[in-house]
Amino acid sequence: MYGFYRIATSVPKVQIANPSKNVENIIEILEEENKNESSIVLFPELCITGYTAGDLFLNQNLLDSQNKALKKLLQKSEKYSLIAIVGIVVSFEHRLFNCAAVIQRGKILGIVPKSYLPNKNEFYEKRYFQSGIRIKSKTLKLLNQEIPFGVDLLFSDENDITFGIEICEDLWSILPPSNQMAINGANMIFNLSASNELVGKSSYRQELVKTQSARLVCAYIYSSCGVGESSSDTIFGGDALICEYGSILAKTERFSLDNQTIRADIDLEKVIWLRNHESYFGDSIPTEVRVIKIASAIKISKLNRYINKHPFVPYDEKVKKEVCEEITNIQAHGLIKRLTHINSKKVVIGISGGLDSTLALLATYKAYEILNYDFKGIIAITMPGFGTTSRTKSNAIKLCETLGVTIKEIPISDISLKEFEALGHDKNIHDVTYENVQARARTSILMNLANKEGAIVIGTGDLSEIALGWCTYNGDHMSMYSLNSGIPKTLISYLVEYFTYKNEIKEILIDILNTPISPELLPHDSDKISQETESIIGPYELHDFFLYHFLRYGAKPSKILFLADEAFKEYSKNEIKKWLDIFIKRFFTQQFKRNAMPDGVKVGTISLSPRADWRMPSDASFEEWLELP
Ligand SMILES: Nc1ncnc2c1ncn2[C@@H]1O[C@H](COP(=O)(O)OP(=O)(O)OC[C@H]2O[C@@H]([n+]3cccc(C(=O)O)c3)[C@H](O)[C@@H]2O)[C@@H](O)[C@H]1O
Ligand SMILES: Nc1ncnc2c1ncn2[C@@H]1O[C@H](COP(=O)(O)OP(=O)(O)OP(=O)(O)O)[C@@H](O)[C@H]1O
Ligand SMILES: NC(=O)CC[C@H](N)C(=O)O
Repeated sequence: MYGFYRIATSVPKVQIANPSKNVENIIEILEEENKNESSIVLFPELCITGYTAGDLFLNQNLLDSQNKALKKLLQKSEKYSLIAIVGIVVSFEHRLFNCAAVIQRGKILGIVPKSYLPNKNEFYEKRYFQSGIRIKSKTLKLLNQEIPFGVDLLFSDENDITFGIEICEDLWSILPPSNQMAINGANMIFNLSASNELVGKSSYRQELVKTQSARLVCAYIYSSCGVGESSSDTIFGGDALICEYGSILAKTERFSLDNQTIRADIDLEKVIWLRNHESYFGDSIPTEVRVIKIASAIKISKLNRYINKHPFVPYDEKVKKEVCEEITNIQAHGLIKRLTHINSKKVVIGISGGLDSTLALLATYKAYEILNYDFKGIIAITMPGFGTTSRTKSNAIKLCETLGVTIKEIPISDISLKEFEALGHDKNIHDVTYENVQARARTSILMNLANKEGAIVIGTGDLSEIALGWCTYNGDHMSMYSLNSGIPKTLISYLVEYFTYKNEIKEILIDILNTPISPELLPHDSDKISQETESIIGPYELHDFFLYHFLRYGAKPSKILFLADEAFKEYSKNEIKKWLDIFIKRFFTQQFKRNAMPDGVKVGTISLSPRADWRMPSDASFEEWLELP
């Protein structure tokens, strides 16, 4: 389903040195996961014998009973295509190895040995095991099966899945084997662990797994043994987690007395696309591997994954201050560089009482604060036209007065009427000419005033407007330096809301936030906004969602539609489709505006600057993007 695969990781209740009991339990978990439509289930290191069996590893009986139990597991697994990855001890060329076995449909498809054996403090693995770091291109015989054995194994189905395996300490080493596995094509890494609990260790471990999934651009699935393994001085908590490209999708509650299995729907299509676009991947050199074929993964019937409606907005309220300060700092420092470079202490900015110009003003104000410049150097212009309402105008004036910047009023109605006359345009025809004459009149005033004052014009257009081309070419589209061009509308609102912490402007900002978004270019009755942007081009929250998945993950429109339908219960699929259609058409046809964009600050991973992130021909066709189910 759109490149999603359900993967599980389990922390079973383990009885030390009791393989038959442990396998019984593993079989129950597999039954359950088969019903849950999981494709692969990971278990911890040495989960059949128990990791802490100590010198019992040196007794023949433990190995025999492990293999007997393993045989039972193989028999039971015959009926499903679900894969189990379990930890076993293997005897090869008269040496013992700590290994992972990959089991599917009654067969062991491959066995991967551990490379790095911890042998310090509470760990004593070299007393029993040998490192498998040099084992490549080997096969071993176990339970009458000839099984590929080595650290050179990857497992792949005919679709998106290719996985590799490492074992506990491998990840903590200088060169985790998963690095090369990823370079060789593994997009999922499984780690079977026995990692004990020490104060602070769990957060380090989670950080390690998360970071590895980000660096390797993969899914990283981890399972460490639970409390049943605790013995003498060493306590295990059962930390298991599933990460994808730096995010934790699921994790266990540690110290459970019961079996714990978690699962997540991993987006491998996204991971694969991200790799195609990661230049360091291209520069990394693959090595020889043996790729073992696995039967196709189970198809999931319904996605079970949280899809964030507002991907540009942080969902953790605790980070709000930090994120907002960071963004406005980046904006302010872009402007600081430009002002100090041209040796000017003046800017001109059109203030409408809308969200965009409000944020641009606040970011400019911050730059002036940092530079210790006189705030009067910020020349704010209100330019009422045919559609301006007293609400937006008075908010604009109050905001500027409270901040103590210079404020001027230059109406544009007469100028626009003169231009209609010169053009031979009937002022009663409220078409695109009627709208754009006003938008361009404003820009002309701002630019000319900048010349007069020795200032630059601050651009206010945001990333969502730039994506949709919702601006007037060479009107509000143009400026000398653009402050919001890297910030989508959903984030603009979030930032303006953040600034309500400043008591003196709180009430004004709240009213700006509650004003419908509008270009105010069309005349109104009784001082009420007549042109609501979102009822014309669609809700910005949807457009930002489309933009994010389209650019960040290169998602196809059909997948964007599917994800939006999952995320937004408040819109019908048909509504989403209608707005997605508009998004695609506008995104393609409006590239000519982006190709002539002024310099502007990049603040997030997504930008549409033609000099940096997005280089698309203005003449590309969109038809191939419109085939929505
Ligand atoms: N591929 C291409 N390459 C080069 N030029 C191309 C072109 N496609 C059209 N054009 C030309 O560009 C013109 C279309 O662009 P443009 O003149 O900008 O006009 P257009 O995009 O049609 O109109 C601007 C729209 O933006 C809205 N707006 C304006 C200002 C502020 C806001 C806001 O809410 O923030 C919204 C306004 O309501 C209106 O719907 C065409 O008439 C044609 O001359
Ligand atoms: N009445 C006005 N007075 C001064 N400048 C204006 C006026 N209307 C528009 N502008 C300028 O044109 C820009 C684009 O107008 P638009 O209405 O899209 O922006 P906004 O009102 O700031 O934000 P939003 O689009 O979020 O409502 C504004 O940011 C502002 O710089
Ligand atoms: N089993 C292991 O390899 C444990 C070693 C590892 N550093 C840990 O504590 O997680």
